[in-house]
Amino acid sequence: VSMANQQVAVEPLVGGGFSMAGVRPVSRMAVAPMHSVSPMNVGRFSKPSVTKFSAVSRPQQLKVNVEKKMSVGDLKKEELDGKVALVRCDLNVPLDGKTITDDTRIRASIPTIKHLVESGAKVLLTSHLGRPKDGPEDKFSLAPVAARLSELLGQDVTFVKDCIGEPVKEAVATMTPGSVALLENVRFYKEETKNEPEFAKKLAANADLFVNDAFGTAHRAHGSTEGVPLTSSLPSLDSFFRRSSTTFRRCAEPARPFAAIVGGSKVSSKIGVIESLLEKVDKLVIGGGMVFTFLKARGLEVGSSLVEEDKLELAKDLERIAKEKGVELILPTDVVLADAFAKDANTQVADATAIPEGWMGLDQGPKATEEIIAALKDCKTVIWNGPMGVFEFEAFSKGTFGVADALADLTKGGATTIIGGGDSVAAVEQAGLADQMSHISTGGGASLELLEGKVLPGVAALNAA
Ligand SMILES: Nc1ncnc2c1ncn2[C@@H]1O[C@H](COP(=O)(O)OP(=O)(O)O)[C@@H](O)[C@H]1O
Ligand SMILES: O=C(OP(=O)(O)O)[C@H](O)COP(=O)(O)O
Repeated sequence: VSMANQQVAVEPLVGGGFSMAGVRPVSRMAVAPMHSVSPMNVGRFSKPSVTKFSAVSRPQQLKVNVEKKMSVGDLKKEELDGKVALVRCDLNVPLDGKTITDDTRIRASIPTIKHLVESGAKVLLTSHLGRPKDGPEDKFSLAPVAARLSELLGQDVTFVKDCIGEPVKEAVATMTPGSVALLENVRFYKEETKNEPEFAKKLAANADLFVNDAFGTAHRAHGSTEGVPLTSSLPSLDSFFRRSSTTFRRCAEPARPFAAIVGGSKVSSKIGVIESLLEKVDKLVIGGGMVFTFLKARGLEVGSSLVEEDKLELAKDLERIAKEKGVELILPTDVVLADAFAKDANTQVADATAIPEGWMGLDQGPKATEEIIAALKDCKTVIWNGPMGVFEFEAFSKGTFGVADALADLTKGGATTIIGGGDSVAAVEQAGLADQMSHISTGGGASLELLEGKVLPGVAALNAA
């Protein structure tokens, strides 16, 4: 497999990272309360005296009556009854073909949707799934999510085959109070990621209010996260950002030693966060696809492993900065190699300094897992984003599940453990350990950026609205 092929295989992510046959069975599918998901923070803000979202007087009412960054949970039935609520969810779940392999993000969206349903709103859900490159692609369709939503809500969920235009208008015309419709993948339009104002207006066209429930996508300045609240005149509310922000603010003064584990495959979007993590942490563990950019930056051969060539200099700098700051930067000393990106690939364990040509690293080796567990042992706070390997294939899952076990033990011992990210959460769910972590967040990149101290565009836009 050439490097180019490898990048194609990994980077066009489905559900934040994966789409293939043969994933482990989903261990839990029941609706469980999410630690990180607090759909409403009723009571913190005073109630608006008037909140009628009539088309005519919307902008004035927004300015006068809706407090900045108000939560949808602050709104009462009489304020929502019959209103069309456009809700940006993060329903970017991992799929195996059309089968959802982890429904955490869907479950996380249920409280907000239920609140709206019970308040008599007409609920229009919008989300992305994966990273479609060029228009609609069946493998990125949100249709399977509509079916799962329907099961979890115990009511029909209409699936609308577009996210803007006539199909949405027609669907809204037939909706009754308390009904729910899911719009097709918003990233089927490139205008979404380009954040084109005209597109955001089209998204907002049929709604009376906008709710951002998509914490996992709050770090993206896209049409459905930033564009709608900034460019449409819809009242724009959050659902649980304040609660999530509080959790990550706790990391501003963490109990020490404080460790961060950064792995996964979104190397280019996450490696940048490491510099500011080095300001905060005592130990930094590099895992997953992130490893090989660092190894290559050290001048080592990495075969056909995932590498971001244009981040090699950055990786070198990060190693230097870690040294200067006295941060222990931990890279795996051995790796599990495969001769193809496949669950039945031939495998071998090799020293990280001796990766042969034509082989790719898809997991850390057993020695590395032991060393990482030993390094984490005395930590009082650990934040983890990004699996340590391609855990969806059993042959490359041991590093991820080994670290998950270690974090569960640390939690038992009184440490604070925070897991963020669609696939990282899927991994601890599959390990059956999600309820043994202190905090589970649906956002990976978003939580890292929060930790960095950044204001997320999806949150800032609500503040500005
Ligand atoms: N060495 C590796 N090479 C390629 N992909 C990897 C490697 N290690 C982990 N991955 C993949 O990374 C994906 C998750 O990455 P990412 O989206 O960054 O995490 P999260 O969704 O938790 O934020 C998983 O689907 C996993 O298969
Ligand atoms: O899966 C997501 O982020 P995560 O992998 O950082 O948790 C979000 O749905 C955002 O997706 P994106 O990174 O394709 O913008």
